[in-house]
Amino acid sequence: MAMSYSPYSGFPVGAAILSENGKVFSACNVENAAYPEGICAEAGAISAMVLAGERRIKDIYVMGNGDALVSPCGGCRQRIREFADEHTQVHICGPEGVRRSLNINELLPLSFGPEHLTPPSNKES
Ligand SMILES: O=c1ccn([C@H]2C[C@H](O)[C@@H](CO)O2)c(=O)[nH]1
Ligand SMILES: [Zn+2]
Repeated sequence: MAMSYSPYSGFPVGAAILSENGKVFSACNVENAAYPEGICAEAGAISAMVLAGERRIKDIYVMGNGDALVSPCGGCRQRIREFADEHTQVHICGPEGVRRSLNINELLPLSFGPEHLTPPSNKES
């Protein structure tokens, strides 16, 4: 969160993933003068995880400032869903620590995921 580039919103966010293999991948939101091109902290952390060859999120921590819960946006809920399973926990944090923890069904009910696509699955590529 301290490294966030968020001059337009003034809303720094940090995300950290603990993968199934015990590695940590972190990222921050990176905004852009062309506003829609900004990327969320969660998206960056997922990209780093995939780049390292990991495919499963054990825990993801999302942190922002202020009193409101910094809950992942709709797009990031779907991105997290792709690499989540029934054990995945999504932790919504403030600077003081975890405020709320959710599983993927709470975060994104009735979701569409890789298993809905007909075989052969493309989830290995
Ligand atoms: O869970 C969230 C919510 C918001 N943002 C970013 C997007 C944008 O840069 C800023 C304000 O929406 O916060 C994230 O990175 N993750
Ligand atoms: Zn997002």
